[in-house]
Amino acid sequence: MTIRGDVTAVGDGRTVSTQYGERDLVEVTVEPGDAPPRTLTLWGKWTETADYLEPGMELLLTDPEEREWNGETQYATSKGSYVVVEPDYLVDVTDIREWVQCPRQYYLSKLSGLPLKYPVAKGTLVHEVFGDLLRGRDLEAAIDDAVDDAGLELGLLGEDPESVREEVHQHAAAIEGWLNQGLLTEDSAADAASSERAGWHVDDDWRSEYTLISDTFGIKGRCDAIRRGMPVELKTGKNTNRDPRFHDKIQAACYALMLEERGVEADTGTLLYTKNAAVDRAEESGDLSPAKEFSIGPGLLEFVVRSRNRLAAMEHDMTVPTGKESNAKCEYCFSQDACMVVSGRLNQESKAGQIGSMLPEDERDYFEELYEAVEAERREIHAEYAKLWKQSPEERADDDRAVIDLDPDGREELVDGRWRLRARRPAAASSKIREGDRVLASDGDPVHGTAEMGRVERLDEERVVVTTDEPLTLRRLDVYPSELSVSRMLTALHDFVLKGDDRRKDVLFGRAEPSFSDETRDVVPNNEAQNAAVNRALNAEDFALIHGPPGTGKTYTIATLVREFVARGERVLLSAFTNRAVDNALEAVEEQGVTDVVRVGTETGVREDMREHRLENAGGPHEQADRLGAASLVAATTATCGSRVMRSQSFDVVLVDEASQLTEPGALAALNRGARFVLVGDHHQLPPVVQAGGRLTTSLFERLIDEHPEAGVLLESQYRMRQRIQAFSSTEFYGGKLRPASGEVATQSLADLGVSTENVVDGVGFEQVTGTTDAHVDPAEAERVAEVVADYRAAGLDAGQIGVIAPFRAQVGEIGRRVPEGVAVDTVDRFQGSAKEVIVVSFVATGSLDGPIFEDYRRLNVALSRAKKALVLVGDSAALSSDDFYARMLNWARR
Ligand SMILES: Nc1ncnc2c1ncn2[C@@H]1O[C@H](COP(=O)(O)OP(=O)(O)OP(=O)(O)O)[C@@H](O)[C@H]1O
Repeated sequence: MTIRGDVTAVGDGRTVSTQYGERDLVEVTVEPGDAPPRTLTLWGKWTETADYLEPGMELLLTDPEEREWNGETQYATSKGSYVVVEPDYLVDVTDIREWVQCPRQYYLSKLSGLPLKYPVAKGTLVHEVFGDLLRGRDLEAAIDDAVDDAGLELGLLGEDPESVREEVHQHAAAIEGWLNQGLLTEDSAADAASSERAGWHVDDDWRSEYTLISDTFGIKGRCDAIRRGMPVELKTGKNTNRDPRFHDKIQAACYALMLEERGVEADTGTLLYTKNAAVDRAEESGDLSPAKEFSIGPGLLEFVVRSRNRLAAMEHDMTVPTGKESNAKCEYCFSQDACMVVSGRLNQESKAGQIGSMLPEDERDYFEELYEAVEAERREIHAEYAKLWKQSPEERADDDRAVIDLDPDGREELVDGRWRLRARRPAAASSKIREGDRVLASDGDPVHGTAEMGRVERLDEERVVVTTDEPLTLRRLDVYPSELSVSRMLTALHDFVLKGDDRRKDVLFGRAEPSFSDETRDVVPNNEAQNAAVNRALNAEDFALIHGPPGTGKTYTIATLVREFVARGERVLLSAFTNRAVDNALEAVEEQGVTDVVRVGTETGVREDMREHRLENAGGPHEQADRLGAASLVAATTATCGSRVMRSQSFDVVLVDEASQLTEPGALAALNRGARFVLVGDHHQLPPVVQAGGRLTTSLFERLIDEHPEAGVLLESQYRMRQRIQAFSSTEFYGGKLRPASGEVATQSLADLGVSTENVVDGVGFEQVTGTTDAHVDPAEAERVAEVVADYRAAGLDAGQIGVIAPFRAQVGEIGRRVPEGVAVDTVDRFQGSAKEVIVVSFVATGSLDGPIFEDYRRLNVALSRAKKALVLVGDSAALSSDDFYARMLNWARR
């Protein structure tokens, strides 16, 4: 039994005499939600937890001792109990390890990310080879692949691939030696039985990289290997003591805890210090065997949970650790200087002390405000993880978060040792999961069964194909958001506030005005506003902003700018939030004749026709590093701009497309790389996508346009919509300034396409449907939309020339089933940046209108500005006209 609830009161600690002697206790009251409040008595070491427990935190108690007293049931910690603080906050095993080593180190790593250093690169390499060896791969092939994958990092670090190979060989020798030793021992029946319970087969004596998630302990992680039910962790350092290091034991103990939860008696942990095999025996003494075993007892497991609790409580309060929480030993620490500088500049309490001058108050406030906003966003991701166990599979499927009830349909091992898993879908349903996404693939129970991260190769109405590192029986896919983009936001914030250029900070903190030189050239002769924007950007000594309403040639302007900067001999970084936007901009840049291009991104992320620009084509490590360092134009997403590799690069100027969709720290990740920057966007279209709301919803673009209007230029002429279509958007969002770029654009008609306009709307029209439901879907309206689409098809339009936009995914699904293949049906978010000859907008008629259907008028602006020649709105006018904005829209559409 477990008790779980929100803490409402925490009593004072006291000591009482019991039959076992003097014992400490604290009473805590929790409200389980569906049951009356309960008082829990925490005994002994668990009283420590009460020190940082606060009302509002969630608490979980396993295996409580129950007793009746005065007609009331009382609960207390028993011998086998664990107390877990904020169990929904999934703490990563590596974070617990770091926290135990030093809480301040945990915080600093979170801020500054992993550095581009050889030991880090080597660690990744050896881990990859280890996994491959366990999967039975040939050693040479495994090393070759791993060194190839790390090529660019090795090149940037100036490492010679041959000597790296040599070194990895020595580490691999330790692994192989120990592996062989392991394989000689007989399986015991008990081990076999417990392995079966954990969900892998006994023949799999080994399992590498096992993903574990615990909804009881609030821990997630990926164990390097499991050997007969026991956790094995690989360390590329050396350790000549007989015992593993304490914080390394912690890591293995975390996995043991999660294995025990699954009924596996994991009472022994193994740490494999692979560098021991490379140590010269003549020079070093001590225990040089790489494998160190240790026994995992209840005391250690409880310590792990208490440390995790402390970390989770700190994250709950968003406080900064001081290093005193687990008695860090600063005098031996490599990070001591960095630690003292950070605490000095941000005025934080730190066990190591402070050095350096404190940052001005407004910078510290800014740092704190954004830090909290980013961490709030992280909590939203954790809340998303918690839905894995809080929602039933059916609820998750209904919520578009999972594809369930798959029928496994074979699997094959790929040449690189990974797996391709296939399954059939019994019934097609809508879901957020798309081809190319990273998902959690599982045997049906991602939390208590077997689960692995995978990439969706194919997902259609009938079939699912996923690639994973390890095989499993594929029965379910779940959305599993990554913390990477949040982590990168934090690093970007750190790089800007703590390491940023002084002039940049003066301008962005309002202590100096952005400056411009005043040379003017005729760069874009046919478009006055674009020409002004290009000149503003070329003259900017700090930054420039280009505000481009729909279809005004934002991408064209960026491409022109890139050409001009490159011609001036400057090194340019081109970035945007999504890979799609980066490749789009790059395509326009190529049309401008710029050819010296490097595209940084993963193979699957980069569009096929842009892959030729990937560094992997440049040759070996040194060639790749040289190519990156010498390219006049580098293009990458903003998240990639925050990677170890990109943080080693600097540029004269950074250009960011779709900048109004970026959070401020998201934009900083790119801007930190260059001396000047140009942001291109439109704050009247989609804002940044954030879950937690608050400070992150305002983009840097919007803030700067507001604070420094003189740094921006509005592109006024649009190349997309006929006059009648653009009118509403122009009046409502752009002060009436938007106009068609030419008479041809203004007067375009469906007749230009050679189709008959007799039975269809040519221009703007409204179709009345009667709203009956309050849900996010209206089948009757979907039917009407399908009829409108059929009319356009009958008039002679191709399916590919028609698009349908609906506010909710459920309605998208409803319409998608009713229209011919080739008609694009999607939500607004997927439509930003694209256009169609004809657009039909489904408002999902409801009897009443509680709030704007498209959440935000900016979304509607996007929906209404995708059509070139014809736009049909389908909705319930009675409901729509109850809102002033929609009422004006109706007037315009019905004119
Ligand atoms: N100065 C120009 N001369 C000729 N054609 C132009 C010019 N500027 C833009 N265009 C054309 O107008 C079209 C729209 O331009 P572009 O795709 O750059 O717009 P955008 O503002 O990025 O659009 P969106 O609002 O969808 O992001 C393109 O076909 C582009 O080639």
